[in-house]
Amino acid sequence: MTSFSVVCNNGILAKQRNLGIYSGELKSLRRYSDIRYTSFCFPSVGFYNCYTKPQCLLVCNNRVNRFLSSGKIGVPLLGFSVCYKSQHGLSCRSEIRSVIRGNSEDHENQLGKRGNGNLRRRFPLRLRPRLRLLSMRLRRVSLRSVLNDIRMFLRKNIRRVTLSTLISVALGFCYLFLKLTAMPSPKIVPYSDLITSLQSSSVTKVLLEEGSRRIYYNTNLKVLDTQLAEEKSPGNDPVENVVVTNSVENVVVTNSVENVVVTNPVENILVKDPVENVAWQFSTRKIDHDEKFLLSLMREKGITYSSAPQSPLMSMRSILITVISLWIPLTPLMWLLYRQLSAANSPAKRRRPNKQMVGFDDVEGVDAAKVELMEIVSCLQGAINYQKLGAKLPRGVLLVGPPGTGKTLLARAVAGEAGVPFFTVSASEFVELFVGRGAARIRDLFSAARKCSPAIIFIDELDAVGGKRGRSFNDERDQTLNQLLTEMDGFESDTKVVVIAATNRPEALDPALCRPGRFSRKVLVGEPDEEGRRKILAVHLRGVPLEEDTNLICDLVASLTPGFVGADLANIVNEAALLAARRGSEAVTREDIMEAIERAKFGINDRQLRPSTISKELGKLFPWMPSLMGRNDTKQVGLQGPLGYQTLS
Ligand SMILES: Nc1ncnc2c1ncn2[C@@H]1O[C@H](COP(=O)(O)OP(=O)(O)OP(=O)(O)O)[C@@H](O)[C@H]1O
Repeated sequence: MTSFSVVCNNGILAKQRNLGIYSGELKSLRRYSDIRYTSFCFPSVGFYNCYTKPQCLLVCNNRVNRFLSSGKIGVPLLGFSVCYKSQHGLSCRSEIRSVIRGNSEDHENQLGKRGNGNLRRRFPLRLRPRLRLLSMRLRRVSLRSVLNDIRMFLRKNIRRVTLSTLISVALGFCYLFLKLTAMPSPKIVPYSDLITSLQSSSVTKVLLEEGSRRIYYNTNLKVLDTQLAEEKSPGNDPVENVVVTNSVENVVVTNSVENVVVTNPVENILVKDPVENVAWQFSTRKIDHDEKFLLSLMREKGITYSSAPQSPLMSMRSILITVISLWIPLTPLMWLLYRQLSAANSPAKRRRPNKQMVGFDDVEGVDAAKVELMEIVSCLQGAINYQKLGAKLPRGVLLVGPPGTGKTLLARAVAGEAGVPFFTVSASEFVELFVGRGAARIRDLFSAARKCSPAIIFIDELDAVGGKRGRSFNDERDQTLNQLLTEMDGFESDTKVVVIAATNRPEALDPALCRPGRFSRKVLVGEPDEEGRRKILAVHLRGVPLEEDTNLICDLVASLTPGFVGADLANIVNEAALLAARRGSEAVTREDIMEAIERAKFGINDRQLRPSTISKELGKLFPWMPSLMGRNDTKQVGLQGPLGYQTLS
């Protein structure tokens, strides 16, 4: 009988209406430990829990039953039966009795019928939306789209699919081979057992395996396989079933030398030699320096003994097993190594000439830096004949400046204007787990650039790898830096490869990097002035529909954003466009721009301007203000006086 839950309504409603509790039923239930029963106050958690149990009997009064059948409950009744005590005295005892008798299946059918016969209702509530979603998706799925998806997947992952198929096929073959060549292994016994058997003349044949210390032997004592014994007579002690037969009297040997078929008159069991297709009963390991004694004993007892190499099949089997058992733990390690060392992972391979071209027109507010870099572009294009005067192309240009001032953008503009392959890499990508990998990547990068010469290599955040050497115990980083230094020295004078690097912390760089011949040209990319900001804003407002004149907006924003860099201004324009889109507007208004500036300055949730923020902003606008504000702040905070003395108040 299956376990069955009974939920009984004996709650407030029943008490209030004095309708009585089904104490009789509950008492009878208590006698059966298999039945779980609980009571509930309708509607309650206990009642709703009933939905999650497919086998649940709800015992309730007539009023509750009417309420449930009216459908007001809001959730469909699923998988439980409602039986009630009606005015005509119908009891649910019969329901419970049928359950107790084990008619659970019939009962379930009844439950199904009473619950409107809807099979879907058998699922728990929390599963239903998921099932509905799944069925909707399944309905939408067509065979053609599935085939298309599979084809796309195969096309995308052809290498992986081929590799995994090959591995699976190889493993399948291995399994098949092992299965087909499997032989019943002989029982491994101690060496002393062999000697005892020899002395008692019960050994019939011995085989000494060449190249190993294994000895196989058969005896005329018929030791049945425990399993076999159990199969033959289940429940009996296998030891008692061991039939000992005398080889001379009871065993019929059909072919004693080549095809030893020992027929036991009682059991009719065939025993075969592994080397000559015979299974051996026992195997043991030879003990060193005991061969003489063993051989003399065998000769003395007149026992047939021979030596043979391991069969090629068995050698292959053991090799295969060794290889597989070795490779299983090694595979994850090899995979990790492959990922680390794979050439496909190297930045040199991944970097390709950037398709999204940026020109010098897209970079504004950093005119001095632009002029410097334009000169390099002219050199790369051959517009300036620097070689005529014996000059060399600068090997490295270091862009230095605060974050967001457009260093990366400038480098991209150089690539776009020069029209040469551009290899961009972040210096942190050279930081590797294995010593020497970072250096190898640098080597790969430079050799790839040399092959596509003239080319530009851009290394972003150079300080990640170009920090001063000997300051830490990170050997890998020092090696990577050494390689970078070597590569920059190694350019031939006619190799047109220019390395542009960007950093926010030039002071942290190793001096060797900045010496003439390497990053000899330092270009400062500083914060733009008002005119610069205006130009940058004009660049970013190019594709943005504005309600007012662009120049007017640019002037306004530029005057309100001192200290802002290019990235900040790009962000303001983007925020304003997003705000306008949120309103559903077709164009960006002045209000959107002002709100975007406010957000950029004070943060999105900081609508209540704090005095410190206001004073900071006012200080930027009116330089003479901070001293004034500082005095006020001091009074408020009461920590330090204007001359630096600490006040006690
Ligand atoms: N001078 C500029 N002219 C036009 N846009 C700019 C300028 N400076 C920055 N920007 C905008 O800011 C974005 C970020 O700039 P970029 O990545 O070049 O800054 P960065 O100086 O390299 O910063 P970091 O030092 O943090 O890497 C650019 O994609 C661009 O949209």
